[in-house]
Amino acid sequence: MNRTMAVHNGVLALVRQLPRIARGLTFVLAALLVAQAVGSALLPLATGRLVVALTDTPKSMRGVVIGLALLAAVLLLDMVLDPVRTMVAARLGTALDGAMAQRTVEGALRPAQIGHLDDPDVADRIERARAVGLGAHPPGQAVTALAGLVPLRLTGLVSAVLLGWAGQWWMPLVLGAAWVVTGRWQEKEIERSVSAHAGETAQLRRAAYLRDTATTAPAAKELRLFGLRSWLVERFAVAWWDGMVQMRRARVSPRRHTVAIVLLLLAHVAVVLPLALQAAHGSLAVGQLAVALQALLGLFALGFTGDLQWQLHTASTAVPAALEVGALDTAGERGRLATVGLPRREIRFEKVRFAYPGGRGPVLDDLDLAIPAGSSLAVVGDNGAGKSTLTKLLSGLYLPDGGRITVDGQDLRAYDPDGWRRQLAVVFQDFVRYPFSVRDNVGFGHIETATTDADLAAATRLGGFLGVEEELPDGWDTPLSGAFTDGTELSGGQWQRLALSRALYAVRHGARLLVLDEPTAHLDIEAEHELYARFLEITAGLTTILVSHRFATVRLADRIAVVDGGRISEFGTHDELVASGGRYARMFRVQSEPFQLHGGTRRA
Ligand SMILES: Nc1ncnc2c1ncn2[C@@H]1O[C@H](COP(=O)(O)OP(=O)(O)OP(=O)(O)O)[C@@H](O)[C@H]1O
Repeated sequence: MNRTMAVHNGVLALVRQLPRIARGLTFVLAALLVAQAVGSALLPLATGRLVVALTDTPKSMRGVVIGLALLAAVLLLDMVLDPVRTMVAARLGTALDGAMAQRTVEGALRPAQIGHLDDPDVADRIERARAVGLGAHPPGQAVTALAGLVPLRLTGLVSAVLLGWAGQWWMPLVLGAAWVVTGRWQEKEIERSVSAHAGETAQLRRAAYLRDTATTAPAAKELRLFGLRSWLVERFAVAWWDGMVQMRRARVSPRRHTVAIVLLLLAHVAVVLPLALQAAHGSLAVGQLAVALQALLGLFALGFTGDLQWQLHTASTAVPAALEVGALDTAGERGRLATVGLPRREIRFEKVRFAYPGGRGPVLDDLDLAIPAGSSLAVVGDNGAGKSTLTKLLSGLYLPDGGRITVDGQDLRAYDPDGWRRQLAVVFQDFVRYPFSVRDNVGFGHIETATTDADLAAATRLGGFLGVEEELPDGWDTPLSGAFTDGTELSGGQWQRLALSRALYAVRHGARLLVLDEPTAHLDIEAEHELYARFLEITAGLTTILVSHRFATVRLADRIAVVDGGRISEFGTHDELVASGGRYARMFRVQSEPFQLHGGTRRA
């Protein structure tokens, strides 16, 4: 799609969306715009009428009064309509902002998988649709600009007609053409600039990321401790200016500006001179001259209308982007089979192959693995071996590129993904710390059920969080973020217990497959020990997959799988794997060795 089309698509998409989003308001706005155009048509006529009345001999008082009354009425109409139009446009703009934001959120969340979020094209579109970052032009601004532009353009058209009527028929053609041509040149500049802006989203995204890193809490500690402040400010400035330079390059050359001014000047001379001559010779009445001169001023509105045009084109680019994001994956991979009670027999990975979109080759390659329902499996392996990837595939967040995952003999793709996720209770390695209440943080495990304190207590007891809420200012309802009044921050270990409680809350409400990715990474020795003690209680009746580097945790599982080279290289119980003397046995030995003191010194 070429640049002009892309920019105009934004405006067209905007105009099409408005009646769909708020039919009544759009109608009111359109009516106001027409009323203002009528007002602008009447203004030169009223002026002409007044001038005629004033210059008539003998002077007609009645004519003067009518002319003045007409003029006052037109000006009053404009004074009343203008703020109303601004208010209606702002309301409509807010409605559009809300609708586009909702489309974006729905679209980004709709795909059953998450691979689209790794796609730079989609990321760019989402960024444009969000209309945040450093450009900050929400689509609502385009409505305000449109509401300012339409009356101007209509005024220009009406003025052209009036000039033809009061002066000569060819006059509006000459002046109109000059304004339209020079306005078009300016518009092209805007289009180039807007498209440079859109093309720069990667650069601006980087600048926005750097700004957010500097101004939000998560990185605040490291930025100071590592002395990264100047580095960050410098990087931000570079990214920001790189983006801006691209946009400035899009500006039209000064030569073209000069040509435009000369062209306009010539056109005005070509029109004003004959008007002046006609008036001097008496072939143009003074009233007509007044109308013609005012119409001449009104014709300016056909040309470049500055900020309004810029704002319209810039802000409207978010609309098609939001619609595209909103339409993501409507026909995506969604099975229909029911999932209640799964897995009953077995989960199986059959020759599963998977590479991340844009990643460097396969992470899993012909991986085979069988997990009997009701058993626990620990997955171990080096950093980056693919353990978390395995859990993401099992959760259906990515689909295998080759092979398949089956649940009770059926391909996972055949099951309803939302239903399958209700069977899952997962604690990811990078679990989310929701800045909401404790109640919400646990209740998100099964959002469909209203939380009761007893239910929360049962899940948090198993998760090791129960008791922490008693110390919080508002108990279960305390917001977990220092950024809120009466909010508080938890420690890393407390957050991990809360994440585990969330998963166990899901289990209380029917989840049958528990996936724990490094569930003890943040826990103190005692908390970890308590978790081991509860492991059987926690996993009773469930199929459990446990990813961990901690062998004290790993050995609690019924079976252990070692991931290496994209496959399962060893499989068995802890005792079997230690006895086989393979990779697992070596890893286990390395982890236990530092603690085996010999003669008061550690073994090398
Ligand atoms: N979203 C992603 N896009 C591209 N590559 C990814 C993505 N997530 C992970 N990877 C890559 O996939 C490989 C496996 O990652 P994975 O997180 O599954 O490893 P892991 O075994 O869980 O590691 P660790 O023990 O460090 O947690 C790594 O090389 C990683 O760089």
